[in-house]
Amino acid sequence: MSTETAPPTDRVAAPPPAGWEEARSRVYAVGLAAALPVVARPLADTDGSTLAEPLTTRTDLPAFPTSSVDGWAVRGAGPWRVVGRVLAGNTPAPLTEDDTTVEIATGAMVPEGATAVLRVEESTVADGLVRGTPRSTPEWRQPGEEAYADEELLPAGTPVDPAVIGLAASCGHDTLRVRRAPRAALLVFGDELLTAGPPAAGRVRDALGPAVPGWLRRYGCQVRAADVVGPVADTLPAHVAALRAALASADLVCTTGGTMNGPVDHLHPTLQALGADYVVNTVAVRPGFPMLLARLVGDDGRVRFVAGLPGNPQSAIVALVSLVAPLLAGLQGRPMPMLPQVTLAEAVPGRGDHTHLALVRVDRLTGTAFPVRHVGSAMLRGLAGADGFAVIRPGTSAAAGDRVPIVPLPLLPGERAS
Ligand SMILES: Nc1nc2c(c(=O)[nH]1)N[C@H]1C(S)=C(S)[C@@H](COP(=O)(O)OP(=O)(O)OC[C@H]3O[C@@H](n4cnc5c(N)ncnc54)[C@H](O)[C@@H]3O)O[C@H]1N2
Ligand code: MOO
Repeated sequence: MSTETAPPTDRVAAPPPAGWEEARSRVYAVGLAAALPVVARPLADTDGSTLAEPLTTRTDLPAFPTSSVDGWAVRGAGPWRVVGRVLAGNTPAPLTEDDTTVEIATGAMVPEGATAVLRVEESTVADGLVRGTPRSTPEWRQPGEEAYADEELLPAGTPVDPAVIGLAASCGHDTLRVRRAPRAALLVFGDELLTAGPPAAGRVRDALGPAVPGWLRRYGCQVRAADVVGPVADTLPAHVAALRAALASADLVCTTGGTMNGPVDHLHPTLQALGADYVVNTVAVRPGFPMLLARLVGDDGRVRFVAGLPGNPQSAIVALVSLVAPLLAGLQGRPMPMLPQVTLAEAVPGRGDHTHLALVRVDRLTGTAFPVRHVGSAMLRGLAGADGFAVIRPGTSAAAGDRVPIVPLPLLPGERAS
């Protein structure tokens, strides 16, 4: 943080760092234990939420025998006498006599008694009689072909996307019971930060205030512009006031910088002042070691979280993918995010007894991961060309050809043309 004269603070023994995998499991578990409340939402308002209970269908799908073509619903061998017409949306009278037919539209209910549906383009009509040979494969969909009434189609914890919304509508749902999207806020700490213009004279541009909200939104959070605050002045009272205000409406407050125990690093004293408990306080990972997650229980009993992202910009993103992603999965009642495997194109050194998260670009066709350059913890150039971080476990180094897990960045389709 910036230079400032202040009396030395009492030093306390630092707790041992959590192992990286242990830290992830721990934050997921506390998130799940504090899962967001369940609400009933109109279907059109559920995009981005999470199913709080399994999705079942209210009827057979389809709910009635449905013609899949435009043509003739016929009874018997034909030729057939036309006795009526049925359009989609109507309930037809039964075909009671052989060699009779009704004209039928795609999506219309097939009348009881019909033995086949003949396509219009494979039929002729003359003298009031329809002639043709129906195909041997059925031209209508049977009730229950897609699903039977009350069948479970998706489990609780499924993220709701447009495909899920469409399915729920076709099953007859008007509302869904879901967990709402988490609300997140961001506090940027650091008197040295500029919010406009080029870095100079000992001051750097705030690279996290503009970037972290976009990452949080890609993890499914709501982040209002008013909930991005900073730079917050480098004093303890300013930090306490800013964090207290942010916690009033957010489920998760991310902070950047000030995670160390230097004289103007105020995050730890701020958490103490607000009575927070540490879930994780430092993680044996490089970069990103000083990351933390703390938990606060409000007077209303509501649980809120503070994720302390280190000030070095790449380290802040390491903390997002390491701690914030599993926490948000738990809060939403989703499963723990799985880490896909990639094949390394080059060797990646280990970092002793720490996990090494190494930025890589992934060739999606082959699943090959290429380490990128410019990956110092103060740099963002490597991150801007990467798809995620290869995980090199403590006490190991990876050779070219090794299969390793990757923690993906939450990129949207089309955001990397690799
Ligand atoms: N004595 C020790 N010092 C440090 C250690 C250590 O173990 N012992 N660890 C280093 C590591 S690792 C990291 S990471 C940083 C984390 O420090 P803080 O979280 O307290 O961050 P700051 O001191 O506020 O800033 C560090 C660095 O990052 C720049 N910064 C901060 N915020 C932003 C931002 N929003 N945009 C761009 N750059 C930012 C800041 O100017 C500093 O250069 O501590 C090490 N020190
Ligand atoms: O963990 Mo610090 O992240 O190396 O710069």
